[in-house]
Amino acid sequence: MAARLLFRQLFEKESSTYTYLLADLGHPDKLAVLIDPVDRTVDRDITLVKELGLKLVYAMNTHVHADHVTGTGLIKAKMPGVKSVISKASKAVADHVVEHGDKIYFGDLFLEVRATPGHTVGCVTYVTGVGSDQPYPRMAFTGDALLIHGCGRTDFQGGSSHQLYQSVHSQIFTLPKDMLLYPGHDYKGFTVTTVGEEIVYNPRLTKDEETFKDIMENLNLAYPKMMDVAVPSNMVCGLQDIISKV
Ligand SMILES: N[C@@H](CCC(=O)N[C@@H](CSS)C(=O)NCC(=O)O)C(=O)O
Ligand SMILES: [Fe+2]
Repeated sequence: MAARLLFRQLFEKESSTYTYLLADLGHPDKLAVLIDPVDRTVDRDITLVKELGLKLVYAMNTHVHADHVTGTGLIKAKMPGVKSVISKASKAVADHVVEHGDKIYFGDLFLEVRATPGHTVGCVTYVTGVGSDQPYPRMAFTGDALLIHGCGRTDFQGGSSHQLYQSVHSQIFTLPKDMLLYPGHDYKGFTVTTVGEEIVYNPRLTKDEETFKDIMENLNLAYPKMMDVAVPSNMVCGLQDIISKV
């Protein structure tokens, strides 16, 4: 049967995090992946997966999050057989570590990994359908590398404004202009953007690199409240929380 994409955008309001569910409805087992699940909303996500009759194969992270604990460890505990995913460059522990150019298959569909470091050293963007004729909307899941009319901060976890600028310009702004971009967070009420929209309207990344660096050095953001708990937990994909929460 031909691949048919199911797509859901889910929101966790305390950390303003987006989680994405994708599945191949054309596959007999309706194989599915979750991108960036949050520990607090794992039960909601699992219920949805079951209600839709999907078989979750991968629980994926775009990076080691600093503001919330990933749901990937809890999902593994509650749904045996699901594999956690994170980038090799993050140096975090997962069942499956990915590098630039890798493809994560679920049924006949796949997500291609693009290394987009700069917010953190191990950030990746997951891109659907590049280089294929798969008849579904072209989408990229940028994590915190690119936010809608914004971008991730670069002041911790190996962050680098130079690297982020290069990543966005070489790996995201080179994607087709009509490709839909789905970020890891939104703090302003946006849900989706496009490559073409960000190339024209992103208030940080449309500037030259020196101006961008200056903007990033003067964001004056407080450190995320959960950072000291979240980062060590997310280095093992949330697994250390399992015993207390299941
Ligand atoms: N206030 C929040 C943290 C907000 C924050 O720092 N967000 C990050 C993404 S989560 S690592 C970010 O990069 N923001 C960029 C921006 O321009 O807002 C908390 O305490 O958790
Ligand atoms: Fe982040």
